[in-house]
Amino acid sequence: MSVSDRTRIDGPPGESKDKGARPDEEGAEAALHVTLPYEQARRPGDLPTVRRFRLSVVEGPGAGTVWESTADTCSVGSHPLNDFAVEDSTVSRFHCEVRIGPKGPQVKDLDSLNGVIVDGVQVVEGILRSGSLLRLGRVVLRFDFSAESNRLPLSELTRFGTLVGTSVAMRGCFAMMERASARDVTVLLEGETGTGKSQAALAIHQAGRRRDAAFLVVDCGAIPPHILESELFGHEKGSFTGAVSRRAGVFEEADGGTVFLDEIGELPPELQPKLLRVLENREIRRVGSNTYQPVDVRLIAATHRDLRAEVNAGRFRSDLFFRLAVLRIAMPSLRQRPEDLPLLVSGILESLGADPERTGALRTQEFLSRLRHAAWPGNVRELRNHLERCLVFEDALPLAEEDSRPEGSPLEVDLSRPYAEQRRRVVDDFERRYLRALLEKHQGKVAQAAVTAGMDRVHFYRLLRRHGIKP
Ligand SMILES: Nc1ncnc2c1ncn2[C@@H]1O[C@H](COP(=O)(O)OP(=O)(O)OP(=O)(O)O)[C@@H](O)[C@H]1O
Repeated sequence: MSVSDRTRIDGPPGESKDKGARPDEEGAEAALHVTLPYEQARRPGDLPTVRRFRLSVVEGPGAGTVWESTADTCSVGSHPLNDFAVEDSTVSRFHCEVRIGPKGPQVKDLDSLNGVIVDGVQVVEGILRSGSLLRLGRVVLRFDFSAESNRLPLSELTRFGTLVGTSVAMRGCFAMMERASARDVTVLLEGETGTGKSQAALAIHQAGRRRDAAFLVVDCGAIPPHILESELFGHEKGSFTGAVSRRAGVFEEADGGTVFLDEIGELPPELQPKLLRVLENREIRRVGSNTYQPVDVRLIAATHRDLRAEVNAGRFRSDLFFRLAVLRIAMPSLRQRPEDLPLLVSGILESLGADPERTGALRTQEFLSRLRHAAWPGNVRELRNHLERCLVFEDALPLAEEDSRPEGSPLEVDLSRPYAEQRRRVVDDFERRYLRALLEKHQGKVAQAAVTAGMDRVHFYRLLRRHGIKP
């Protein structure tokens, strides 16, 4: 186990330290009218509101029940943890989510068994209008806007730990992170790769009462299952081949502090009840021991998956999800907050020690505008990697530069550039192409791809992250 998979960070905090159904323009416009576009809600003093909406059961069990929104989203399903719990066996535990976004009201199927049918059309993601009918199994819901609006809870902050952002999406997260820091609750951070989940976890720890104790990280996706149990809970001497001495797990080691479980969606089924026990009883049992011992830790978990869909598919225990999701924070993708780009770019350039005099090309409106229109599947990490490459060449490199060279074409040798720079560029280019092709071959299955590459999974994951590639 290498140090970076189990990172100890002690001490006080540093300061800076859609496949759509029928789109309905009237409905979308009406929602947007009161949902301040992100651009206009930049200033910390702004209080954006979002149009309130109602979901009424018009057919099936519970007909006549009406639910009214208090925020901009509503999850619907048969599990009590949903905003709107609809008890029926044909409704999945977490069936769908209705959200008022910048494009108006939308519904997203959470990989439910019976799907979501909007006005007669099955959708994965679909736009709604006032009066839309949503069929979830036997139950039919009607979506309607109310006359009133809900105020979105936004933080006054535009920075939390190392994370920055002035967008509504990011300040909404900061508001949740402030709440998470003020109390000792378990937090579930959700979001695509590179959206700042790890940094958010650290910032929550550093802003809370446990800040002077340890912050330990375990990446559940990068550690083989048989080692993971001992990593989390420790083991007794002789409990398995190779257990030459007694060892404490992270829950013991982080006593008084925080354990951050990254990629919790990869936690093997056999370990899920053991983690549940930690959350319910605050006690652990070392591998090979017969006795439980109490632990005093705060748990923060993160995942790039939608755990609700994992629960629906039976891969993740619903009771564990219930315990983990006491406070859920959805970290927005870069695509959802392009207005944060200038701030992110200047912050990243500064953190990389860029000399403003030699990096004028990376601060022009034209360059920023190109970045705003890029897809950024690897989010801020990918942005950072790109800026790092631009810094090496002191130039605003084209975005898909690494993909523009046709496969098999001869490598360009530029004798005006230093050897180390060019070598790195070629190696980076090779690594990205190799990883993408290998993942495609294995349909995104990291474990299989790592075997083919002859690499251990931890190293493979690290490479993927370095290049901002999502499995
Ligand atoms: N809002 C933000 N402001 C500044 N930097 C950010 C922000 N979001 C992410 N970053 C930077 O992007 C990089 C990736 O962040 P982080 O590792 O926290 O992402 P992640 O969501 O945990 O990714 P993964 O799921 O792949 O582990 C880090 O360098 C981090 O500092």
